Amino acid sequence: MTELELRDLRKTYRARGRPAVDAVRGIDLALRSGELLGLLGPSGCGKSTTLRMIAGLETVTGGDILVGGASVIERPAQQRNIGVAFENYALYPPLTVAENLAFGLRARKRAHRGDVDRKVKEIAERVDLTGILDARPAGLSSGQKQRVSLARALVREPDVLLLDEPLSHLDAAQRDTTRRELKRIQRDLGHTTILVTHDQEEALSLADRIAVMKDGVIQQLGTPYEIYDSPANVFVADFVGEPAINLLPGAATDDGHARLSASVRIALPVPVAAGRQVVVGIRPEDLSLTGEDGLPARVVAHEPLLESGIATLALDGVERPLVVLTDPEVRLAHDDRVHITADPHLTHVFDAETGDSLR
Ligand SMILES: Nc1ncnc2c1ncn2[C@@H]1O[C@H](COP(=O)(O)OP(=O)(O)OP(=O)(O)O)[C@@H](O)[C@H]1O
Repeated sequence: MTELELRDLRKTYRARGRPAVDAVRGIDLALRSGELLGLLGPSGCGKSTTLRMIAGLETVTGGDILVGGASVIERPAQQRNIGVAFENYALYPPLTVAENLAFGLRARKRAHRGDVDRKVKEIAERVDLTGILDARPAGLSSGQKQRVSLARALVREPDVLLLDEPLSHLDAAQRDTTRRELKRIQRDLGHTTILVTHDQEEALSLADRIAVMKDGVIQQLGTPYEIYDSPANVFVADFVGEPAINLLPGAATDDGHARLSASVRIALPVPVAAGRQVVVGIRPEDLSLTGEDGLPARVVAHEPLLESGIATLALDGVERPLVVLTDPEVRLAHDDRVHITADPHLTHVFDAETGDSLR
């Protein structure tokens, strides 16, 4: 299989009478053969532009794209052998599922009818489309359309597979099943794959590594665990994790704490110069309710849910409410008094000005 490398890849959109938009501002990425990389970031961060440049659907302003060690930026899309499954499926409505799958193969080279039919059948079995090969796109469910779109990308036996928000139109149940199928198919076939998504759960569960992107720049590249456990900056910490991490501004003290208010101090995981303005990050699941020890807090609200509850607490003199995950059996009422503790090993600390992690 094939490696994919992006070197200082850039895209500036220029339209007459409008300010230039630097959509992608120097991306470096090297995917190992067979790796699934999740490109994760909020709307407008440049994910789709990156994907479109790799596919050859968008020109490149600067940098290079290498597939199997060879630059492809001078090659038109149809000569790159890159399979793309789009968010909007991009299926041809008048054609049946089988014809949609065969279309790309026939268009690309003068393939023998028998070969085309065999490949369509093979991929249809793998992606579980055998029963609907004669149906037309209009009669399919979102999940089926998504699978046809994936199958059409795969049938060409691409060197690189690009998936643009592949689960976005599915309901929760379909998403779980399709996610598992997608992972299995990608593993079985071993394609080097980039999956573009704004959905952190999708990226965390599917990807070998994740690149978190903001404003056209990669903020952090790492395994899902690295991204979650050691976020490089406030943006990554805040973007990944549900419910979101608690981010509390404070000032470092000379005895290894951050002072959040006149009466609230939290132990820091690393030494920080006294007086430095910091942001302390604690994930809701890393806070625990304790008997009489720990920081006193007042319950603002508590949502008991099936697997765990979500408590919103107020700390004395601290403006931002604190979100804590509670055990399923816990019941709290408005204005209850509780105590909480945070494990300093699981606490994050960021510079208040740059947002960079100080760990
Ligand atoms: N054809 C275009 N002309 C001008 N600006 C564009 C064009 N396409 C995208 N942009 C701008 O480039 C930036 C990145 O857009 P892009 O679609 O790549 O982001 P994205 O992360 O994929 O977002 P989304 O998830 O909403 O698709 C945005 O500011 C967007 O408005």
